[in-house]
Amino acid sequence: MSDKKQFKTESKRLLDLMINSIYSHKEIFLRELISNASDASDKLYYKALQENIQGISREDMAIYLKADKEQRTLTIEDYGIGMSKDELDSLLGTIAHSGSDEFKKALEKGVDNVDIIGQFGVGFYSAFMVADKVEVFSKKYGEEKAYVWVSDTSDGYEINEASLDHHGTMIVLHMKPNTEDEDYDQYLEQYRIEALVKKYSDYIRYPIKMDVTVSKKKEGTEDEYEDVTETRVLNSMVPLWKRNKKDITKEEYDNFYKAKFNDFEDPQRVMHNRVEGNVTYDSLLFIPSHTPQNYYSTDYERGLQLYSRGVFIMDKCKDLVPEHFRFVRGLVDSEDLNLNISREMLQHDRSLKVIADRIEKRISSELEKMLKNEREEYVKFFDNFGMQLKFGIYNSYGMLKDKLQDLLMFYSANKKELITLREYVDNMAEGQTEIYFASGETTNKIDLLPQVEAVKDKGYDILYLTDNVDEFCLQMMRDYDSKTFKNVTQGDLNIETEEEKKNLEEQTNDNKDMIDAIKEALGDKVQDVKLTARLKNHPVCLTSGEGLSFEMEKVLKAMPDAQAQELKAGRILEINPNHELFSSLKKVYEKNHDALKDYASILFDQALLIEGFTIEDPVDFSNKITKLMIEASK
Ligand SMILES: Nc1ncnc2c1ncn2[C@@H]1O[C@H](COP(=O)(O)OP(=O)(O)OP(=O)(O)O)[C@@H](O)[C@H]1O
Repeated sequence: MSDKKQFKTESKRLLDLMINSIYSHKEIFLRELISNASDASDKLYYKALQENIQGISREDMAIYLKADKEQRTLTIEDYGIGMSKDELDSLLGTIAHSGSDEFKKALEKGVDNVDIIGQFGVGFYSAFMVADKVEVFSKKYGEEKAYVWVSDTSDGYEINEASLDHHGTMIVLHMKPNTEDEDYDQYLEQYRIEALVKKYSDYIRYPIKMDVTVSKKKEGTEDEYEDVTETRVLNSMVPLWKRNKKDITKEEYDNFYKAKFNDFEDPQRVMHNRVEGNVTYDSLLFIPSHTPQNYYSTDYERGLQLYSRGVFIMDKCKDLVPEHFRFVRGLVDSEDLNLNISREMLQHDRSLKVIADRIEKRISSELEKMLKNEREEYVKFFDNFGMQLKFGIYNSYGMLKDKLQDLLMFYSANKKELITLREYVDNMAEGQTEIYFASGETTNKIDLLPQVEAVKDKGYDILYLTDNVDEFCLQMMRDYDSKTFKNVTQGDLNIETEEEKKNLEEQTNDNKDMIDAIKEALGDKVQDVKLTARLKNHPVCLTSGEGLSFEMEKVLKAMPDAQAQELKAGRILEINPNHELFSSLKKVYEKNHDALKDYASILFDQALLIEGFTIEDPVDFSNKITKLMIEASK
């Protein structure tokens, strides 16, 4: 009974890439297939434990490798859970590996093939980098019949009934012929296979066995040798996390991380700990050195792998790592957890809570240490994941403030680099009582804001906020070290000297009629019009009253929530009485009250543009400017 099928479109594209691959690390195919065999064995072992099935032991579940130079085949055989006919079809006919969503996006974008293989690890399909025909014999545990899935082209595959004398899977790779550039024979060499297993799969917890031929002294002879075949276990089987830290090289950690978590870059940080006490566990945690493509989307799932006494229990166990550290990848292996535990029960497990608590502390202290001793590294980390920490404070309505506030960094106008809030406060000028900040799209744009100038001039540093979440995060924090946060484009700054204040008051009184006229001309576009000491070289600016700021208004406008879009910050037009333009305004007002209306409208629109808002009627704005230009030349 034969069944011919076509690959799904994406799988076909991926296979085409594999078949024509020029990727230089083709050797990873073996790691991928062994890892699948180990996963399948885990699944059966776990099932046996849960369902109390007798007669299944780890030793019986070895993974066998066999190279046949004559046939040019390499076989990988496991005694795992196996696949039914339907599973062979659905699992091997489509891209199924863990990074699949990101991966499909990359395929759509047409990223070149080397990138794809390197970035995502391609699971089962990597076999097609070295083989031109792949046969997968499989018998599902508990079923009678075995089937073989076979494909030698990206066009399609067949599934036929077959015979296999045990449950599990046997993959037969028919190696490609050698080419000028590629030597595929190497993967049939015993020493090469041994080396690859050592390099990539040493920690696999099932014995990886291979018959090897060794030359041995003939018994009873002095110098006669004969070739003897013996079965050798190629891997040490000790999981990396169970080994002594000081015996593990950076390369081993890096390789383990990349293979296990499908990353193409080494991790930025490795945290490996054995904890003994009330609860005993080993944890191996990694901070990635880049933000995963889907990190800030809903597809990204947080969580650590959970093992109990070396037996895999579950992937992405959410309860082990808090949301604000969701970037951490890794695993926990504890003797104190029940193997039969379900996801639901885990949430209430006391040991798990203790472990989760310790893990959170471990990550915090690693970050604190990095910030203190390796500033550059920390800045790199913060660029990747700092936003997560800010979200942590915001999403918890400030409850995580104490835990996270000293890990935050913001751009300092004075230092022109990221600084912590502690550093800001420690360097506050004499008499300064608040922490100043300004928000905008980029630090360069913020630096050009008219409101920033006078604050800097007083010798006060300003934090420039460029992430959408920033202001919301500060709002939740309210203060740092009892110093409140103050937006320099909002409300009264109270940074004027007594003399400046007096001057301003006098000027306001002297020009009250004109200011009222401007206010009247602008109508309900503004909440208020006033003279200001906030500006130095700029004629006007816009500030908002207390409450919602301009940046918050922009963030809310971009949200899907219709109610949020309605929210608007109050607009206050502030005019610099010491600017030459102010004298011009006065002259215009004296000559012709009506002409002032156009000036008011232009000034308001200018102030809007400076704040990064769009203006209501750009044509009217342009007409008014044109009119002014023509008049100026008369
Ligand atoms: N030896 C095997 N025994 C049983 N099932 C297998 C075996 N090899 C592959 N499979 C099944 O085929 C699916 C697809 O394998 P593939 O290697 O493409 O991706 P994956 O293993 O799910 O992902 P990743 O390797 O990225 O974690 C697996 O999820 C598994 O269900």
